[in-house]
Amino acid sequence: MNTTITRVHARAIWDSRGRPTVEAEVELAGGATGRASAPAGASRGAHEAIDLRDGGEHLAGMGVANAVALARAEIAPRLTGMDAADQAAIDAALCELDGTANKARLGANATVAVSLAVLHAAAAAAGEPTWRWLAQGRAVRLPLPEIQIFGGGAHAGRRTDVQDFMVMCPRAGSIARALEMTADVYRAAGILMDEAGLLAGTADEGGWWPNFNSNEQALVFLTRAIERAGYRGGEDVFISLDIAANELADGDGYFLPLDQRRMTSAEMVDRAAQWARTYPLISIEDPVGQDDMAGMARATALLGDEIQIIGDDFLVTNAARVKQALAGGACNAALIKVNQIGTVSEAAAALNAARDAGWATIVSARSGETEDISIAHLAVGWDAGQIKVGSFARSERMAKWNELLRIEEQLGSAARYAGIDAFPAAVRDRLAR
Ligand SMILES: C=C(OP(=O)(O)O)C(=O)O
Ligand SMILES: [Mg+2]
Repeated sequence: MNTTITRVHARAIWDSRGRPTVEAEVELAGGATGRASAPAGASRGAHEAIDLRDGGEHLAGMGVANAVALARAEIAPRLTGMDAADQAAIDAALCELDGTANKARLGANATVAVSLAVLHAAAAAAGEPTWRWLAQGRAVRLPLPEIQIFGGGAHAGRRTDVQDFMVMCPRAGSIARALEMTADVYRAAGILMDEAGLLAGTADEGGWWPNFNSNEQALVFLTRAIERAGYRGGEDVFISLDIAANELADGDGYFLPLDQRRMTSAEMVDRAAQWARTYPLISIEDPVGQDDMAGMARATALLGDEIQIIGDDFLVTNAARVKQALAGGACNAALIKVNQIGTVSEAAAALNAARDAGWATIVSARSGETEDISIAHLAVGWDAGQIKVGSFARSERMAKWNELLRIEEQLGSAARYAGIDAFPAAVRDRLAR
C-alpha cells in the first residue's frame, strides 16, 4: 500500500486532568490513517523536551493553540509527500524543522503526537497492529506491569513525599493474571485504608489518595494489602516505588515535608536501602534528583544487585544521558517516555542505549494522559520487558491495560510474559534463586 503522507492534521483535545493537549492525525496515499495524542507530566525533569502548554487559570490559552497552529502551518507541509514507513526520516525532519535541542520551538507535545500518528499510519498501511509493525518479525514479550496503588507527590497534593507506591507481579505468567492480581491488591488496599479512615479519594493516575502520616506507613499498608489480597509479598507480589526525588530537592540536599526531615543524598539512599531490607521491594525509581550522579551511583552500587534502580527524571529518555549514567555507574534500568524527548526514533535510541548497557527498560505513561494506547504497542513492539501506566479505575489508564489484553490475545500461543526476565540480570538471578 502507498505510504506517502498526504495529510497531517492537528487539533487540541483534553487530557485526563482536564488540560488541553495536542492530537495529530496522519493520512496516507493508500488510504491508511493514524492518530495519536500527547501526554503531559506533572513531575517533569529539567532536561526534558519542552511542551507548549497552558497554565494558570485559563487553561485553554495560547500554549497548546500555538503547538496546534505550528503543526498545521509548518509540520504538515514539511511531512506531506514523505514516506510514513521511514520513521527515522520523519523524526529527523521533525528535529530539523524544530531546530532547537529540546523541541522548544514547535513543542514536544506537537512533535510526539505527529511522530506517533505517523507510526500508527504506517502500521495500518501494512495491515498490522502497531506492535507487530514495530517488531519487524523479532520475537516480543508481553511486558511486566508496574501498577500504582497509592498516588502521592505531585500527583496527590503532596500527601506523601514518595510519588508512586506500586506493585509488580513478575510470576503472574500473563498480563491477564497480573491485572487480576493487581486488582485484588488495589481493592484490598482501598478496604484497609477505608477501615483506618485514611482513604481520601483517588490521585491523578487512579491510585488511592492516602491520608498517611508518614511514607513508612504507606509501605506498611501496601505490604498488608498484598497479604490481605491473599498473596505473598516478595514471592507473588513485589513493591515498586517512584520516589521522584527531584520534586524533593532542596539546596544541596532534600526536604521531605510529610516526614518533616531534611536529608542528604547519602541519607536518601540509605533510607531506600533500609526500606529494601524491610519491605518486599523490587524496584526504586529516581531515589535522588535529576543531576545527583553521585547519589544515583551510590544507590546503584548499594542496591543494584538486589533491586532495579530506574532513572526517569535522571535520564529523561535521552540516549546521551543514558550513556553518561552508564559511565558514572548510575542506574540499571531506564524509564522510557516518548514525550520526554519528542519523537519515536529518539525514544527508541534511548531504549537501545539502555539495552546495550544491559539495563532493563520500562515504557511509561505520564500522569496526564488521554485514551491514546500507543505505549501498549511500543512496550510490546520494542520488547521493552516492562510497562508503567499508573493505576486502575481511570479509563485513560485502563485503555492501555485493556489494549495489552487484546495484544496478548493477538499473540495467541506465541504470547510470552516477560516476568522476572524483564529485570536487570542481577535482580533476575536473585529472584530465580
Ligand atoms: C509518570 C510519572 O509522572 P509524571 O508524568 O508526572 O512525570 C513519573 O514520574 O514516572
Ligand atoms: Mg518518575
